[in-house]
Amino acid sequence: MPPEANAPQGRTPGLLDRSAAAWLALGVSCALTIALAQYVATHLDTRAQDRFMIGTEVARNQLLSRMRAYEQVLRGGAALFAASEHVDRKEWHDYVAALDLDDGLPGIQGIGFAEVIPASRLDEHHAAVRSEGFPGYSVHPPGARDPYTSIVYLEPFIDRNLRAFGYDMYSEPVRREAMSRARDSGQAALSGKVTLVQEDGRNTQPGFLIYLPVFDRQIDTRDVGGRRTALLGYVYSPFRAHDMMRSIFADGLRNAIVELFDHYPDDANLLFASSPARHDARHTVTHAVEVGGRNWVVRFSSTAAFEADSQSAEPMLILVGGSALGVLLFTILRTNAVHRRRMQAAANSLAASRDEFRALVENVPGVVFRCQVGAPWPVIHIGQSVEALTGATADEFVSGAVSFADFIEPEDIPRIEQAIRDAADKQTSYEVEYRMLGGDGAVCWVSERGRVHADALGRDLWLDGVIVDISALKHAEETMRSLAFVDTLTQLPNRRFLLDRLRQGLANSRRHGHHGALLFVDLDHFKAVNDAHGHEAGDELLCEVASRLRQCVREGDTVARLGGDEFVIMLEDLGDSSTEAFAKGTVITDKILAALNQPFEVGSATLQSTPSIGLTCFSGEDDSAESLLRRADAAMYRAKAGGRNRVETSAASALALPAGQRSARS
Ligand SMILES: Nc1nc2c(ncn2[C@@H]2O[C@H](COP(=O)(O)OP(=O)(O)OP(=O)(O)O)[C@@H](O)[C@H]2O)c(=O)[nH]1
Repeated sequence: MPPEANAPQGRTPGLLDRSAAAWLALGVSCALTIALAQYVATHLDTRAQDRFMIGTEVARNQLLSRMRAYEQVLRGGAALFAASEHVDRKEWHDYVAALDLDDGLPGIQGIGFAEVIPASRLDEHHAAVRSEGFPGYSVHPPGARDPYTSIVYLEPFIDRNLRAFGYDMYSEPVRREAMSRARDSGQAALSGKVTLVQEDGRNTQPGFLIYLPVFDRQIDTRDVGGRRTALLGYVYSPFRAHDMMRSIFADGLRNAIVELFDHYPDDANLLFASSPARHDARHTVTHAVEVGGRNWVVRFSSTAAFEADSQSAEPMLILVGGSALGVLLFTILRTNAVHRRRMQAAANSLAASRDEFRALVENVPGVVFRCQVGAPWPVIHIGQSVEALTGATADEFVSGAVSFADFIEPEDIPRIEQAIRDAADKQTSYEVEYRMLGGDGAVCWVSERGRVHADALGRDLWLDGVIVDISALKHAEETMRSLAFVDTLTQLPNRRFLLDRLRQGLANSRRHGHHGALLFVDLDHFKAVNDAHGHEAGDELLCEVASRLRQCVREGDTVARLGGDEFVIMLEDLGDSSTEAFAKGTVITDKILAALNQPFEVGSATLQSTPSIGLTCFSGEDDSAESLLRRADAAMYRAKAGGRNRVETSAASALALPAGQRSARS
């Protein structure tokens, strides 16, 4: 069968054939999905963080600008003192009222003036203030200190602020520290966390104060010493931290929890918290704010509302969508891998079957083929063994370079066509023997067995068959046949052949009325040759006898060896009468006697071997070949008995002779 270029081959499974590829794709897609979702979540978180940062920056700036505004108001108060010889209570009241603080700068508790009072002038001071219509006025808390300070003006001079009237803020260390700093620096100074004297025990809030020093214009205040000497008092503002912060962030504390600490974040320093802080806040930003020479820390924490606003469904959508795509890809790849594996298994199985079939076909003793039905039988498939038979390769047959008809003995082709045609008509197998011309030009006998395949409409499709070289069989048959009829030593016909020819001869005589003769030749003392010179020498002598006997007769006469040293010669067509036949037979026996009396050169020896010959004639009236042979044999024995190396005739033959010729010849 010819090789097929595109025959499926077993192969190493590719990537797409493996489930591992599907799992790999699933893993990669899941990893990509998670990475993308995380990236988007991080991006959204960063964006929210930026948004939160910007919001806190705005809030911080709001706080700073408000504090600067408060400071500015105090500077205005200080400027009032600087511009006047004396600022009385009414002027102060008018100045603060003109500021319209409630509307313009909400959150400020008041604006006041604390006068510095040396201890030596305390009584004088008491008298002066009391004379303004405050008979119960006195600097408090009581105690001996020097100097004192006293809040002499505080606007609006109502409600809680009345409690601060006459309060000596030097008496309290936190306030005094800020006041000293303001005095020494000449700048606004913010106090630490205090509880304002304005607090009445209800809704108490942390508080702080801002001080701005007021100096005597007559004294040089360019150094600390000068400023301490020139200090007259302080314009200041007390602040309730909650009120102030709420006034600043009245509009927007939805997104952040604001905590304000004095100095550093600590519960003890907490000035304000817009609500209890969340410790799990997603975004936290801390700003340092410097106000009046002191640090505040503002901490912003994102509210749940802000975080909810910042939430996005995108990461979850990506996770769900990406996972779904990954699963889909996995399913497709896995299904594809399973399908491809099945296909590959089927292809491998098919290839294995084909290989098995091919091996089977190649092992068939003969050439298996498929060809077109008509001569010259172009080949469709053919086994490789055709090359041994014809010398042409299977490829040459399949390509059409050669066809069967090129190798078939031309005179056998019609017989083959007929056999195929007959079998096709009967829809049976055919078997035909014919001769093929081998590659070396030798003729060989083949036996072809095949069958024509037809479609449903009876149209010929192709012819499948097998050609077997039967040359050896033919030869064996020939050998068998010759063994049956030929003497292997001399190649003369044997007894069976002779009897067959005798029967034919008798039949011919009967049919044509011709007479013939049968000669029985037995060598004399042949045993002695064997004994003296060996069996092989005897064989050579027998072959030479056979050769000489042939030379004594015509082409059509039969010379046979019965066995041992016995030869029989049948002479046909010797005439129309027994007399004529006897006469001609005698001529032959004379020739034989002469021929065999010649010495034989066997090897290095020269041998002598004479014959004893029995002669009998026959015609169509004779009964059988066997009786004829017995007659000749009997005559030969008489020749032996008569002294050997002579001819003796059978009684029947002798009767046919004239009286003078009826004697034995020697
Ligand atoms: N070399 C050889 N010898 C054979 C063959 N077949 C038979 N013989 C021998 O041929 C001899 C035949 O002897 P016979 O014919 O009986 O006797 P003979 O010696 O010829 O004597 P007569 O016939 O009485 O003259 C025997 O010794 C056989 O063994 C053979 O094929 N080759």
